[in-house]
Amino acid sequence: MSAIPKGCLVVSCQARVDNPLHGPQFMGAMARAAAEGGAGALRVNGPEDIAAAREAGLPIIGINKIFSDHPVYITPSFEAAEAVARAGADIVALDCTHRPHPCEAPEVLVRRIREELDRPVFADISTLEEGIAAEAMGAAYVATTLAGHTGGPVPALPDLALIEALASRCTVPVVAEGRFNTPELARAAIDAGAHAVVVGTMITNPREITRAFAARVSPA
Ligand SMILES: CC(=O)N[C@H](C=O)[C@@H](O)[C@H](O)[C@H](O)COP(=O)(O)O
Repeated sequence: MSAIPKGCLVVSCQARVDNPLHGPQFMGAMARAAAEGGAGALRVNGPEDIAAAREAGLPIIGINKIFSDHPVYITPSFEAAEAVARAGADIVALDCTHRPHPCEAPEVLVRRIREELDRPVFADISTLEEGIAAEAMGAAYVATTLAGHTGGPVPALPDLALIEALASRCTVPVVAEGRFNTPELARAAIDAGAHAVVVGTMITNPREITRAFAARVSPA
């Protein structure tokens, strides 16, 4: 089972159905481009994209986003996790926030993913307390993915203070994820104690990158 190399850039290759780059052909190509560019691992959503990304030859953190009227959508059930593992994910990521979950509770999911799927768990959390709890449940990695995403406006900058706090309290590797939108911010995550840093939008979402340029070039 592949692990996330220490000090590496993880590239998140995701495109929702409304994105012109949605689909395994595009996400497989993104994965190969990320590998050629020096990524050490990938984060990929859904069985089809995960299967396509395997060609890149990097460890894959797999998720399965299931959208409903429930706020928890990142791999919210054992069934969703099983599909990700079957598609070839080396590591399974899921929402480990303290919000009510729509199916199994995170502690049940973490245990079943480890015991029945034989995969390490990557816990997406939003607070220090959730990170500590996820480690106690048996998660192999704790990541700041959901910091700023559990209510209110999403901040512009990443939560470096949370990374520092997690790194000083957790034994498992802490992964920085969410709004690391420049190489300098990604480096700051490693300097703050992160084992690795995940970057998505600013590497693999040309529509959002274009929006950022267009907003500066021709503001409304
Ligand atoms: C909150 C949520 O659903 N985050 C998702 C998790 O898989 C993705 O939409 C993000 O793109 C990913 O976390 C990487 O972050 P950023 O795109 O900011 O580099």
